[in-house]
Amino acid sequence: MDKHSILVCMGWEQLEIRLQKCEGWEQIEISLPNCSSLQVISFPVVQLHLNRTAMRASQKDFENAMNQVKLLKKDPGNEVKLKLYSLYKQATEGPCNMPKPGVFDLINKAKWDAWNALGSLPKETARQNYVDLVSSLSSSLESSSQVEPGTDRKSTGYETLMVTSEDGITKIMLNRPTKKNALNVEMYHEIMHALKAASKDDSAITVLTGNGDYYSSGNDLTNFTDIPPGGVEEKAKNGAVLLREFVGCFIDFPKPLIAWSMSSLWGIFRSPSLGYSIAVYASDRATFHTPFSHLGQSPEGCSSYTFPKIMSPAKATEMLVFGKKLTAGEACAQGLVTEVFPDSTFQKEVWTRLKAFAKLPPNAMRISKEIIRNREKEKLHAVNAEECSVLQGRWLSDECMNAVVNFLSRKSKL
Ligand SMILES: CCCC/C=C/CC(=O)SCCNC(=O)CCNC(=O)[C@H](O)C(C)(C)COP(=O)(O)OP(=O)(O)OC[C@H]1O[C@@H](n2cnc3c(N)ncnc32)[C@H](O)[C@@H]1OP(=O)(O)O
Repeated sequence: MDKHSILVCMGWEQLEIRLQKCEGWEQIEISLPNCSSLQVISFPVVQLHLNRTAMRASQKDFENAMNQVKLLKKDPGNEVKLKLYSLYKQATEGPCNMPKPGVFDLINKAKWDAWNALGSLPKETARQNYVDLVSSLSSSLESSSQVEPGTDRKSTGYETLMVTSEDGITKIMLNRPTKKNALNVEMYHEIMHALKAASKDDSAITVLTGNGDYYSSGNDLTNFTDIPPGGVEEKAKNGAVLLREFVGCFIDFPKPLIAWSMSSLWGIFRSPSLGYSIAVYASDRATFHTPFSHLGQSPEGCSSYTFPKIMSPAKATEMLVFGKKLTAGEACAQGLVTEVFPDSTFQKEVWTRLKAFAKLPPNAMRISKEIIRNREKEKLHAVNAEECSVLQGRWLSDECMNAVVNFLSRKSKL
């Protein structure tokens, strides 16, 4: 008997179809992701289509899913909310029938784009997709809050990070590779949480890195689109509070902190990673970029203070004011990076060092870091407060708004 297995994407989901060719007759097994039993039907294929139609979500399933959304314990983030919104509208009203909102009406434009992108997707399919999405959200949010007990290696319930602890090293890895590890609001909170937990766990050192080809692309520019009832002023104020708290966590972090960059690092994550780390290791293909002026913004993460000290005022100006991108070699020559390794041996070289550091007496390392940092702590907190207050104003400027709108309209498929 010949056996073949084919994965077929049917627009709304993937079906696994197994063909079994037996003597004199043929049989198809269909495996549906949300259906526990395998369906076994015979040709013709039209029957397959009818069967799939029968599996579509009923109005009741749809209503249940809508109720389930209200019960989600964690905010699923803007992208998912937009997806839910667009599927809901498509399922209830059909193709987008609203006039396109103005370019500055960021939230309604993002909603409109998402709905419009569904084109002529049938209402039933949208309803099914909505139900499937809610079901996957419910299970992923439930399972992600489970912590593996009793092991040395932990991966805790983070949505945007992978945190592991092993051999005295806690590794915090930004984990939104499809978004180049851009920091959405949830990620800011999770990093703060992970740093606080790492400061109290029994590891000796903490490592920060990013999953995928970008360590981080900086602040998630869609953060600017989620405008609260108090308007853009309230948004800017909340952003400044969040940023101040976020950077404050790095300033106060008590253990040796090591940034490990195999790839490009932009904006917000760069300043704290470079300015506050004891050591920064980079692969020779890593680059470092602070396009504050390009985005109508100003330096953050205490970079306006630490960079001129580490580099020189002239070099810091090139980077912070003109947004010059540095290669790993240049960043190392200017003191922002500790050591650069060839990409091919990077992991091995860095792990060798980290494992050796993690064996050093942890209290001695803590105290040494404290004595280096304490003299500067008050100053760093003051600089952080000033930078956040200046940024709060920048976020309300036309220059900043235009830069964000340009980025978002470049990716109008949001
Ligand atoms: C509240 C505190 C605020 C603190 C302020 C901090 C200031 C900063 O952080 S300044 C730095 C801001 N970051 C940027 O300006 C980078 C913007 N991104 C890009 O220019 C490009 O994405 C890239 C050069 C990093 C990568 O380009 P590439 O062509 O390789 O990939 P893309 O197709 O553009 O990206 C893939 C995917 O990821 C999304 N994405 C990437 N970066 C961001 C970001 N910073 N914010 C939001 N989304 C981002 C991109 O839109 C793509 O998504 P889709 O696949 O859904 O289109």
